Amino acid sequence: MKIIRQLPEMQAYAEQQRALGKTLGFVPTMGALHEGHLSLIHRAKKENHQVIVSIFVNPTQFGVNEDFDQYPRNLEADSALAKEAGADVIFSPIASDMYPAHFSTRITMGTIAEGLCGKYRSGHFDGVAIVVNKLFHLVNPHRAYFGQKDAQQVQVIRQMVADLNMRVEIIACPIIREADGLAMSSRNAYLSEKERVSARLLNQALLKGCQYIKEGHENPQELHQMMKEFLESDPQIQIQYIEILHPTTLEPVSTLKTPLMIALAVFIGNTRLIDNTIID
Ligand SMILES: Nc1ncnc2c1ncn2[C@@H]1O[C@H](COP(=O)(O)OP(=O)(O)OP(=O)(O)O)[C@@H](O)[C@H]1O
Ligand SMILES: CC(C)(CO)[C@@H](O)C(=O)[O-]
Ligand code: BAL
Repeated sequence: MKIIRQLPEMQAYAEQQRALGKTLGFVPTMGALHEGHLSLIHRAKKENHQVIVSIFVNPTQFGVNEDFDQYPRNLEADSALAKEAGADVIFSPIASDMYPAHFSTRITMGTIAEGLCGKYRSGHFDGVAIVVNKLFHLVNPHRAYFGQKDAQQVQVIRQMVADLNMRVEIIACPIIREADGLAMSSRNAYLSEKERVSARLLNQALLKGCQYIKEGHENPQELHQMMKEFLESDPQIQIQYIEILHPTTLEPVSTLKTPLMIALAVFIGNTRLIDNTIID
């Protein structure tokens, strides 16, 4: 497995592989790899000749009061995990190469980025869009793999790719969970033991929501209220949002007619966690 840090080297490698007729699968990450990331690498390995995993904690997608400085970084451990999962290249660019002085281009994502996390993390998806756009230009993949855990991110990237006629196939992969149902996330490492116990309620709330819909209830407000009361039963949990939406347009629904997505974001202490489920 190769580790590439220089931007021109990444572009030359991709060009060379393409000239040899190889297909390139790309898994963008911010590192601190866990089974969720590895599932994307495994899938990319099955569907492509070469798998490139980027590790870059992107400053432009963090708000001023967010955890950019604290975000876990361990290139050595990540490289070992990625290699074992089948990565051919780790691309770990340097921030000042990605964003040199006088970097000036911005992307504004519009409606798709306005609700859900976008409402509470102002500018977040514009930052995701600019970095993913740059990474796509550097890696030039045939396919790129994203986790459904970040459901709005998947739709934001699909929108950007469609709007800008980018020639890359976007593949959304299922959420990988811990044994007790908590969605794997690098930020789970911030939780204390007690907070980690509370974090189980996120998935439990989603399961209750699914059950409620399957029982034939029709009112989204009642579903919202039921889930809110369930989560608020734990004083450690502060709800940021619970939304019931169409899974691809992300528009709120007026009845519980499938397909639906229930998405939520909460704080447990200082840790912000998100989760969602789709009911087909
Ligand atoms: N549990 C998971 N199952 C499937 N994919 C996941 C999971 N967790 C993260 N991913 C995906 O891995 C990719 C890289 O995500 P990232 O590096 O931000 O990890 P993360 O664990 O989501 O971190 P964070 O805690 O910052 O949200 C994204 O496409 C993300 O959706
Ligand atoms: C897609 C991504 C790597 C862009 O920085 C990030 O938002 C993430 O890890 O989901
Ligand atoms: N996994 C999404 C990256 C972020 O929360 O900034």
